[in-house]
Amino acid sequence: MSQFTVQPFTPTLDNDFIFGQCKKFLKAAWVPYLYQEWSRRWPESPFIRFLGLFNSEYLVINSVQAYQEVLQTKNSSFCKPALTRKTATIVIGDGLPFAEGDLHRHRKGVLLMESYLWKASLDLIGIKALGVDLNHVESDESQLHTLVGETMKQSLSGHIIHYLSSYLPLRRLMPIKMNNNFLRSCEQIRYLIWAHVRDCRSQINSGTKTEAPNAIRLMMEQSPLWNDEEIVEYILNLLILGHDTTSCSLVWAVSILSRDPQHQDRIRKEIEDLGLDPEELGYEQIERLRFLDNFIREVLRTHCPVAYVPREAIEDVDIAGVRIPKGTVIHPCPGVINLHPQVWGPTASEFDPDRWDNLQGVAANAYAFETFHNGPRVCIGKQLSIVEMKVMLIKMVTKFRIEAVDEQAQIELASPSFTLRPKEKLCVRLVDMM
Ligand code: HEM
Repeated sequence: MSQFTVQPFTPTLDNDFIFGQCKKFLKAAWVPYLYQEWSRRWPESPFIRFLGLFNSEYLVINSVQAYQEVLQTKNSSFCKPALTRKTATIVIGDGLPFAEGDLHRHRKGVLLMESYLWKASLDLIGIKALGVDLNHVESDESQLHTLVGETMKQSLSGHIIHYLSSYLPLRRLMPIKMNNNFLRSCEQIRYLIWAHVRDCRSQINSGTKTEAPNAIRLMMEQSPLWNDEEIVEYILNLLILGHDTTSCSLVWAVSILSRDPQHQDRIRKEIEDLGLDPEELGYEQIERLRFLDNFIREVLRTHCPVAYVPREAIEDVDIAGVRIPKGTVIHPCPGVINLHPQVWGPTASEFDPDRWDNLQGVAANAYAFETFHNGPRVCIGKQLSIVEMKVMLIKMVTKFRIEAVDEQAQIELASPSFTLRPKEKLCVRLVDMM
């Protein structure tokens, strides 16, 4: 851990002795809101420096240039921090997000081929990744859905233990009910995936063909060097990283539609004007829906479900004119850049889908919209989740008028949470238009 090492002109917060900013993190509704507050205070600085537990030093990225250098041009000077790996892999799987160098390039290549299949198809994640219908939509009894919920939705003490687990294996050292349940859910999710991996392996061995391609089969066929254990971890990556993020984004999209019906009208009109049949839409037709695309981008810009994905400098490196010493942990936080007034102008925090028709200046830079990150580590499910959201919204707005149950009600956030989500279930009224 490096201390007081970054150049002194980088803005530094008033840090508590020992705990740094940790108490504020525990109180914040959503950590990126704190970062956004700091970003508005020092809009010009490429980084904002703060201290965490035991005075460990962190930098929040606060400019498009710094974001681009960390994620792309100087990406090889960074890796995922070992402490993050320790706590994250148990939930999301030890696969692509933590592979580095050639291994990352090779394996991402194989998975990207699969994502083109996803893009071309309109099936949802469970069907394509596992080759089975997980029945998420029609049933509340999907075992996988329940288990994923148990690992992702944790209490405040669960979050604290999770964070401290990067220093000590507290889940195992403290066999209390909460920890036992958490570990059991993580194991059971892997167990369910294992069953599909074994099935797929025996189908391949016996020469049985499957109707539709799926990620497990593709990995086995394309890359014989992957063993089954590794495949389980990669599939877990796809499930966990794809499931919660996309569903949270959809919730915000529906909430915005319910509170501002003009957006629904515009989506319906666009489908009608283009003479499209909502029941017969393929990928190409969906791509022609310009307003829908703008609307979804704006939801993802203003309500990015991911808080931050840390990086650690593996060597001394200059980023946006600031010398970053080896060992410094950087927090790229999409919510900071997505809402930065110097990038998006004075209306940065307003919801305006039409801004996407006329991006000016820095906002037109690909690194101004960081919801899925960019560069070699760009989200592998970006296209899939956008298509998924479009399909769901088309289905909803063409069948129903979506009405808010209480337009004025403030939506309280689940806090703390790994993803940006409401605390309570979102309630809207669906009025059948048929
Ligand atoms: C709204 C939906 C989503 C958001 C906001 C999102 C966001 C992100 C972000 C910010 C990263 C970059 C992490 C980094 O810099 O290391 C990422 C990586 C990743 N995402 Fe997503 N994601 C979404 C949906 C999905 C879906 C649907 C899948 C799977 C089908 C998925 C699988 C992955 C994987 C495997 C990585 C690791 C990529 C790598 O390290 O090369 N994500 N995601």
